[in-house]
Amino acid sequence: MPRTPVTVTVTGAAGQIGYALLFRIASGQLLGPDVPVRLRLLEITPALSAAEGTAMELDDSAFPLLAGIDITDSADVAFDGTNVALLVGARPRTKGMERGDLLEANGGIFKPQGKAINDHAADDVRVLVVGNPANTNALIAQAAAPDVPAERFTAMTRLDHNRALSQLAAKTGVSVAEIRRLTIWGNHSATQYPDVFHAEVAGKNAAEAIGDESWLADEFIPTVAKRGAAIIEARGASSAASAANAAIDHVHTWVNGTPAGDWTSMAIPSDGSYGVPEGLISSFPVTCADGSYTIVPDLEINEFSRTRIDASVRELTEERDAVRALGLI
Ligand SMILES: NC(=O)C1=CN([C@@H]2O[C@H](COP(=O)(O)OP(=O)(O)OC[C@H]3O[C@@H](n4cnc5c(N)ncnc54)[C@H](O)[C@@H]3O)[C@@H](O)[C@H]2O)C=CC1
Ligand SMILES: O=C([O-])CC(=O)C(=O)O
Repeated sequence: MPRTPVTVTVTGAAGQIGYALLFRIASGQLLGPDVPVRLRLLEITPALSAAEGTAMELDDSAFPLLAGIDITDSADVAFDGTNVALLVGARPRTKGMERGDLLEANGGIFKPQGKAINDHAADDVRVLVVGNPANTNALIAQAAAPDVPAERFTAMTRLDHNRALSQLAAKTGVSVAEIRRLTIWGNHSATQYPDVFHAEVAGKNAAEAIGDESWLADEFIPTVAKRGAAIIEARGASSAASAANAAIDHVHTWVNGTPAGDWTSMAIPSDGSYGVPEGLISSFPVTCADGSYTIVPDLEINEFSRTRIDASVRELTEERDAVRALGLI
């Protein structure tokens, strides 16, 4: 018997990440090659026509797994019965805008979307926030959805994780497939901390294989943390296909599990582990199985790592305090 389609909502569907994401979802790469999907595209009213154009192209691709497409500018309609919600659309920072202005503008998007998820989504809804500032936008949406288990709200640090894999592979001359147990801690921002101290490169401890703490501090960490800005500088636009790819990876891993002996990075509501205040949406090393994630327990955190995790968590705390002061959570 054919499976019931899974409803996947994508916000900001007419944007550049949306364009790189939707075709991959429709082809089965998000949930699996045997899972039909129904797409719900949410856009602001002036972008509905562009979303219609993308939907025409999705039709023209004749994806066997695509069970239907709805396009709307209503969050209540977009999240009705949704199983997977990818919150990509966000207000970008524009000239003269302070961080507080950005948080306030995004609060106007993520608070109502969180409420619409609360009121209309399916019981098993899983939410990934991609739109920046992703961790704090996820916190705003989660706070507006008290009836949804908090752990269903996550933010994306998988792009940072993939960037770190790629940099480490290049440095050590191995394939990314031979690297395991990398971690991104903290915020999806320049304060994030890519941690190799528990990672393995072709079965050897990564930090020992590199043997050069100054490369870690002066090259690796800043390259990964500032990669988003470097792409903007080079491309004249922010990462799109790699961000879409990471969103696919994030949800696919969450639903289908991490490989044995490996873990991934997801920004999730903290349970207080590793000194991260409970409730902050911070990136952790996690394993996934049976559609749930678990923070990897009992890792030893050295002084080098502690300072950097604390700095990123401090930034998250400041962002949380700022949105609290604005009445957004
Ligand atoms: N977490 C991560 O690793 C990454 C996050 N990003 C962030 O993803 C976001 C999207 O990036 P792009 O697709 O390149 O931007 P974009 O500007 O091309 O597209 C954003 C789309 O969102 C739509 N939108 C705005 N407000 C909306 C609302 N209330 N409801 C529904 N749609 C709305 C806009 O009309 C636009 O079509 C940005 O915030 C960007 O900074 C980008 C790369 C990586
Ligand atoms: O920096 C940006 O605006 C886009 C982004 O989040 C990234 O590429 O990591």
